[in-house]
Amino acid sequence: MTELRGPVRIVGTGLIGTSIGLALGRLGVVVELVDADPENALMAERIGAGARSVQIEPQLVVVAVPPDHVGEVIAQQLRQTDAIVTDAASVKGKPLTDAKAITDDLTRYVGSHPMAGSERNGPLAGRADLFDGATWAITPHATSDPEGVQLVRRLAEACGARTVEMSVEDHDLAVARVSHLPQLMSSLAAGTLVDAPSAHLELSGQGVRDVTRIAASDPGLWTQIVSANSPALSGLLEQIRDELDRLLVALSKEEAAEEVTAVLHRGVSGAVRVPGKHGTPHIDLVTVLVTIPDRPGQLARLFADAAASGANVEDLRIDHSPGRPVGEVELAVKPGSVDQLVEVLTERGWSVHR
Ligand SMILES: NC(=O)C1=CN([C@@H]2O[C@H](COP(=O)(O)OP(=O)(O)OC[C@H]3O[C@@H](n4cnc5c(N)ncnc54)[C@H](O)[C@@H]3O)[C@@H](O)[C@H]2O)C=CC1
Ligand SMILES: O=C(O)C(=O)Cc1ccc(O)cc1
Repeated sequence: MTELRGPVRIVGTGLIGTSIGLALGRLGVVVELVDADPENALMAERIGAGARSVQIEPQLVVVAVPPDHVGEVIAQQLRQTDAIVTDAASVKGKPLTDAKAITDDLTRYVGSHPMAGSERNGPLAGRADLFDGATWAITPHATSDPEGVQLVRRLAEACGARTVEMSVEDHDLAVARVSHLPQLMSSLAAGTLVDAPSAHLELSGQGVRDVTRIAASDPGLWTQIVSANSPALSGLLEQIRDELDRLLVALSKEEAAEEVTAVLHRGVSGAVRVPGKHGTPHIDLVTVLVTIPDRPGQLARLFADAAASGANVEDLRIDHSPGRPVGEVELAVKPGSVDQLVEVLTERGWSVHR
């Protein structure tokens, strides 16, 4: 059985590399940090993701640099070490093709992709728990060493993720759907706000915040991701274009409501298919809205009271009411716990709305 003993060398100590280092640190695995930008490696070391110099040869190398450079760094690490080499890039076809163009022997290379991240980048955005409960795709190619595949699985598990194995091609189609298209849609929606009057923006609520969160992602990184996965993405964009055309035609005519309803119903059917947290099937959660005074200690008291009701808070949102010294906290719980939660919170003096 292949065990992850370390050391693990991480090349690219930005958001993903630093998070992997921090996660492995929880288990005491020795991590070596390498980055083309010495400031980033130093920063990652300072926040505890590993050490810039490790005297023992790595058992595993994780390449966590932007997609355009992944192939060349994989080939370089295969040449410089006897280690298994994996990468974390958001696309899997391009790194493989680029590495193949440099070296013939890719037996020790196994691609992978943690399906967790954020709109932030750089080592300071790194978090030890980034991958806890996330899915981590492993994408062996035709000549990948099965022991290497095992070792990369151990890496993902050590970072707290659950693994899914799939082909490189299938992976790139899947992420076009669940990651790359949502990124472009978020950017397009956010782009319409650039010239919006501030009076309009003041009406922003949670909906627009949800839809535009990932629009804040690094354009440099995403240009590389989108360009590398353009064939899979183009098909989806054409589908959206056709649906937009149909919607526009309908909106100019009398039968708009029918087409709009069809678009919205299709959306509901698609949204319920997105798995819930920890990769479990989607379950409907019930949200309870609690108004809290904007004072220190109120959130802690609310969580303690929620816990006393026996409800597990599955999700959480906090909003500030403009111009009012209160916050609105939305607690999402399983349907079976909602009555008890509302009863206990009301009893303890909270202003609760369903
Ligand atoms: N940002 C996200 O949410 C996710 C990103 N990924 C993938 O992880 C990889 C890294 O992304 P982030 O950590 O977000 O980027 P980042 O911008 O935070 O970090 C990238 C790091 O790589 C370094 N670097 C660039 N070229 C290098 C080279 N040739 N050799 C050594 N170091 C080099 C940079 O100096 C930087 O420190 C990308 O391939 C991305 O597709 C995967 C999952 C999520
Ligand atoms: O911030 C989010 O919600 C993300 O979905 C982050 C993300 C970005 C790129 C990936 O390849 C995987 C995950």
